[in-house]
Parts: sequence; structure tokens; C-alpha cells
Amino acid sequence: MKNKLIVTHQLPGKPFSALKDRFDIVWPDGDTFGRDDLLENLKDADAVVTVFGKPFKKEMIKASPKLKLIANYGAGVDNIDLEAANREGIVVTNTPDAVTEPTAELAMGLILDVARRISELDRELRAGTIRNWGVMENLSTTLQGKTLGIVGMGAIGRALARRASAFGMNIIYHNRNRVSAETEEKLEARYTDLENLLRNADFVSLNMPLTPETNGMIGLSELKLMKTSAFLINTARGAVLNQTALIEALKNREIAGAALDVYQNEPEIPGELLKMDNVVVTPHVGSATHETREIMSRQVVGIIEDFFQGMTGIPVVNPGVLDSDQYKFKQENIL
Ligand SMILES: O=CC(=O)O
Repeated sequence: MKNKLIVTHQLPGKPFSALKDRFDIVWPDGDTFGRDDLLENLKDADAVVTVFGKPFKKEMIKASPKLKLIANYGAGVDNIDLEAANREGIVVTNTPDAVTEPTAELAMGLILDVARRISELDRELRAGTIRNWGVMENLSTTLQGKTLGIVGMGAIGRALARRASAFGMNIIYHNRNRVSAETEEKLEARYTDLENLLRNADFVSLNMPLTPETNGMIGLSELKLMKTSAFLINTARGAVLNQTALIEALKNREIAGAALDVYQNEPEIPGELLKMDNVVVTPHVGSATHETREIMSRQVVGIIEDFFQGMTGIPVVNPGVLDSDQYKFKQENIL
């Protein structure tokens, strides 16, 4: 009998044809399923493909008694109730590698944009509101020689450090665990505590995952430590930053500007941010390139194939579940 796979959102579909002999694959008609439709489909699902930023919470997990695998399309798994998945013996995976380089590209792009005022000047030119092309007009900030503070030196943080070095920036970083001396040397990155990073960086880039420890990590007191000439860049998750505090810090000129790809309550962006010339906004597109979306689909398909053949070496984000009785019971019913 075939296993049942639910894909919760539309994704590049071609790679999924490799699964059709072993799986009945259910896709939504539109962009995604309605709640009731999804709950109904989950009743006898063996695996589900979820999407970063789109909640897959306890209610969904409880409605899925046969579910063995949640294969998240995306690196961040903050959209999934991991505790509920652990309780039910469900393995959760992500697509960590695919999103690294494009997200670092976007972070670099946002740094360039907010520093050199690219979007702002583009808007003004189109609106016909640029008064003058004189030598003292439209001035911005050079990256060369400036200090970039990276909060979260995982794969994306490291990929950003490599790019920023090419622009002549000095790199300091803060991370839960210090990276190896070899990596520090290769990236020419110096470790420091968060307070020191915030006080010294000209650009602060948030690149940590959203976890209970990082939730709200950057609030008003942290923003106040930053230089008034410094910029904040967030391509991580909206909730690592207190958005109300950011708006206050920008209004009070505690910092010079911000460039944001993620928000506390997506897809909502506070109107106040949209009105500020020194704020660049993009709609959570860190990994949104044609190439990356295709690679993410291929990676998810490979993970599902490997998992249902009992293979290890897939990117499991809740490895503790593999020792649980619930997981073992479910495994016995798969193979
Ligand atoms: O934000 C995107 C991802 O987590 O992959």
C-alpha cells in the first residue's frame, strides 16, 4: 500500500514525481488548504511537507495519528510545534543548506541598500522629488572599513561574513557557542559578547534562529546600545527583534536605519515602518530565488525518500525523538 503525503502549500512540483510510486501525494487546489480540509487530509497521512513561516501547530499534529515525518520546506522550524511532534514520535526535518547562500546574498543586499540609500533614492527619482544632483546631495554611507556585527554565526552568518569581507568590512560576531579558531581565522571574524557587538558595530545583522532563547533578544535596551550612526538588518525572524522597540529607536534617532526581510506578525508590516525613508523592507524573500526553491523541493523529496527507506543522515531537527517509544512504535508500522 502506498504512503500518503500531504504537501501543505504549492511548491515547485517536478521533483515530487520521483515519489509517485510509493506515495499518494495530495496537493492543495490553490496556494494552500483551508483548515478543515487540511485536518481531514491529515487523518491518514504518513508524511507532511510544511512550509517555513506557516504554522503547523498542535491541532494539526493531534489530527494526524499516523504521521511519522514533518519535512519542513525551509531552514527555520519555528512554525512547527516541536514539543507536540516529540510527544507523538514524529521526526521533523528542514532544508538547511539550500537557503544559506541566497539568504546571505539578501542580507548583503539589504546592507548595501540601506547604507547607500538605493531604494530610497530610486523612490525619490521616480516620484520626481530629488531636488538636486549636487556634490553635497544624496550622501550615504560607505561600507569599506566599517564594522559588521553578526549575531548568530551559523551557516548564514558565515556566508554573510565572507561577502562582507569582500566589501572591506571588519567582522565581529556573537554566537551561543564560539566557532572554531580555524573558522574565525578564515573569516577574519572576532568573537565578542552581545553588548560589545552592539556598541561597536556600524551594521548589526541578525542571523540567529528563532528559539525560546532568542525570542525578543533585541529590545529597546539593546537598540540603545547601538551607535546612532548604525544600521540594523534582520533576515532571521521577526520575533527575535522587538518591533515596537525598533520603531521607537528609529523615531528617536537612536539608530540610523534598518533593513528588514522579516516581521513580528507576517505578512503585516507596521505602517510607521513603511513611512520611514531610512527603512528598507522586503517580504520575507531570503530564500526566494528560482534556483533555491527548486533545490529546496529536491532536498525535501530526497529526505522523504530516505526516511521511508529507513536511512539515516537526513537533517533531523529533533534527534531526541529517535529514542522515544512513540517513534519506535511508528517505525515498526512503516517498514
Ligand atoms: O526563512 C526561510 C527559511 O527558514 O528557510
